[in-house]
Amino acid sequence: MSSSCFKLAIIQMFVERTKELNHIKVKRLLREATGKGAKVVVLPEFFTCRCDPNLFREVMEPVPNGPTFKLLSEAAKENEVFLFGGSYPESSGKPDMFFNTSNIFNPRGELIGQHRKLHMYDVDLGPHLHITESHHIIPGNRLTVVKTDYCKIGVGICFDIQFPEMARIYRQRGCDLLIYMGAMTLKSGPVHWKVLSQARAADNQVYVAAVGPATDVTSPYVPWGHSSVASPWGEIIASCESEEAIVYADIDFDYLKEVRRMLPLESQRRKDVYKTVDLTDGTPV
Ligand SMILES: O=C(O)CCC(=O)C(=O)O
Repeated sequence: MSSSCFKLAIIQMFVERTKELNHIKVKRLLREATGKGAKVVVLPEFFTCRCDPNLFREVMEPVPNGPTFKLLSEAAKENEVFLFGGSYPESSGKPDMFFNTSNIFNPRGELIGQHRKLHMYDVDLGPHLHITESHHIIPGNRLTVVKTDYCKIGVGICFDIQFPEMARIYRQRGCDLLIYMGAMTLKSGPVHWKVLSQARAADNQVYVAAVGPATDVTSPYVPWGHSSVASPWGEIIASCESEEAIVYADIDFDYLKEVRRMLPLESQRRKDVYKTVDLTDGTPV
């Protein structure tokens, strides 16, 4: 593999009943992925317990001192890999409220990024899908760009993928890959998950990885699974269905440059007519 390419692994993990079992599984799957040459590995949203607000309160833990943080840091170091540690409930100091947080580690096991889900899933999708995340989750308030040895990577969690401004700003900040960890519902997942990944990829001419937990029909909230990687041309280049799987994709910067050369969207933007601004630092990017 040339140096303008690296292997990405996304882990669509079936989430077990206890945090301990999930920790054991993460170690095993990470060893498998890095054994096959993955240099950047991504875990899914909510991998420490099944998607259930009652369980979230039980398993939430502090960052950086909690057991999951420690596990991820040690596993990144042991396997010498950039690890996008899915997400898990981070305690906020208030008994019933938490952040949905992704911690990101370099191959030395050091924290190099942290994304707290920005957009709350407060929706009414029908009788059994009335969800009000803002009752138990506190939103983050900033965008997250992580520098790795290979490229800059923009991070989002689940519903964040619905908001194209985030992806646009990530591209403007020089990201070549966007990673969304998300457990979509069985209603929106089949229609939105791949389409939005492909749209974010094609709009911004970046690779997009969309990484969910495997489908568990016994869970109170059934995640859609169907993790995938889209190319800067907007094609799905690797994917799985509902079961536990590790999906590999080559992130090829020569191809990315070629797409941007063929279709020079950046130079054709009407920056005199519109712009996207990150308000967290007020600087147009
Ligand atoms: O878009 C969906 O189907 C699910 C979104 C969600 O659960 C979330 O944002 O955490």
